[in-house]
This record gives sequence, C-alpha cells and structure tokens, in this order.
Amino acid sequence: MIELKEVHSYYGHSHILHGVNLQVKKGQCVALLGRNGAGKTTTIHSIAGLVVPKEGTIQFKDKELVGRTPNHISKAGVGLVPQGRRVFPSLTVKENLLIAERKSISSEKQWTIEEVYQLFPILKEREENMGNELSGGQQQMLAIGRALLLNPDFLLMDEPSEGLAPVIIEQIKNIILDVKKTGLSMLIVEQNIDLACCVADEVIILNKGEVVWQGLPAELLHNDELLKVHLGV
Ligand SMILES: Nc1ncnc2c1ncn2[C@@H]1O[C@H](COP(=O)(O)OP(=O)(O)OP(=O)(O)O)[C@@H](O)[C@H]1O
Repeated sequence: MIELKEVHSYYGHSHILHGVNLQVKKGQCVALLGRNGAGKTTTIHSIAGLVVPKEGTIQFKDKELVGRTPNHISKAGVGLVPQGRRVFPSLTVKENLLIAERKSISSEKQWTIEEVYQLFPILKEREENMGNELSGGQQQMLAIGRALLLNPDFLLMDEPSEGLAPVIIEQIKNIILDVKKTGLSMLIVEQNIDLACCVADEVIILNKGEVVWQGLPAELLHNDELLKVHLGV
C-alpha cells in the first residue's frame, strides 16, 4: 500500500527525519510510537505532503508522493485525521460533513454521509449540533467521518487519543477498530501504548527521526527494556 524508503525531512536547517523506512500493507493497521519530538508527526506530514522530504521516496500504490502537493496526495487516496481534530466549531455536524463530501472526487468506494452515520450513529443524533458542542470523542468521530468522505485508501491518524479522558479513549479505541473493519489501511501516531497495541497489527518505534524497533504489539508489551528505553514507561 505505502512504502517509505530512506526519508529525510527538515524544518529549515533542522534535520528531523534521518532516513525513515516503513511499510504499511493493504488492510494493515500500523502504530507509530515514540517519545515527544521523535518525529512521528513529521513522518505523517511527510506522507501527506505538508512537509516535503529532501531525500528518499514514498511509494503509494505505485505512485511517488514526494514532491506532490497535499491536495494531490489527498486525491490520490491518502486521508489525514489531524492532531487536535480540527472540526469547524461554528458549523453543524452535518455541515462539517457536507464540506468534506463536496470536496470528494469519485472513486470506486464512495462514502456517503449516511454511511458515516451508520458507522457513528451518535453523529446522526447530533447532526444539528455545532462542532464545539460535541464531546472530544464525538469530535474525533466527526474528524474520521470527514476523512472517510474523501474516500481514502489509506488513513493517517495523528494522536487520536490526545487530551481525552480514559473512558473516551476506550470509545476511540472501538471507533478505530470499527474503521479498521471496513478494510482501510491505517498508520496511527499514538502516545497511548495500550490503545496503539490494541488496534495495531504491527508497531514501529521512532527515536530521533529513525526507526529503532518494529514488531508485533505483544512483543513490545513483553519487552520491559524497550518500553523503558524508547517509550519511557
Ligand atoms: N514547524 C516546526 N518547525 C521547527 N521544528 C519543528 C516543527 N515542528 C516540529 N518540530 C521539531 O521537530 C521534531 C519532531 O517533531 P514531531 O512533532 O514530528 O515529533 P512527535 O514525535 O510527533 O512528537 P509529539 O508527540 O511531541 O508531537 C521536534 O524536535 C520538534 O520540536
């Protein structure tokens, strides 16, 4: 589905990603973990075209993404659920979804607002509520719903559990598992190790802009040394 090879990304002169290699296969959910500042968001932004890598390749379904605009990358089938969710606070739930639907281009799988409501029934119940009247978990559902309406083949999620209470994180976990059941391939950046290990088929740890470990969630959870050294647990 997607393969990053030797990706180097910078902010100005700051060299942040030092040759990142990773792969997400079709239908797979991969979690990207690491301490603050490890380069997780920069990796996601490099894929989405919000940061342009200076070296390396990002192959997505046989297309090269490096150098393409975020708009082109989105139309190629890469969806992004951004950090902080960024729903429009003064638009209703339905309006938030309609904006995404209008921007969508036709592809084989055409998500509709009704299908998003089937996945997240609470959004239907609250369709006339403003974005800022939703709970954190509902805003996350709305952010995912918007991304789905753009008909992605591959979904990037940046810290979906950030700032949420444990009970809501549990909801988010179930939401991600529901989205996964639709067959969508996903790369999820997380600080919450339990959430990441529950939803992911594979885990990748980033440290100082490099992949330092890759393996199964169960292997990570049983490796105290790894948890301590790279994740500070
Ligand atoms: N816009 C920017 N300009 C300059 N430096 C940046 C910018 N954004 C991030 N950085 C730096 O790049 C490094 C990697 O940041 P990044 O956000 O990718 O890390 P992260 O692993 O996602 O961490 P966090 O969990 O804190 O978001 C950090 O040292 C950060 O300070």
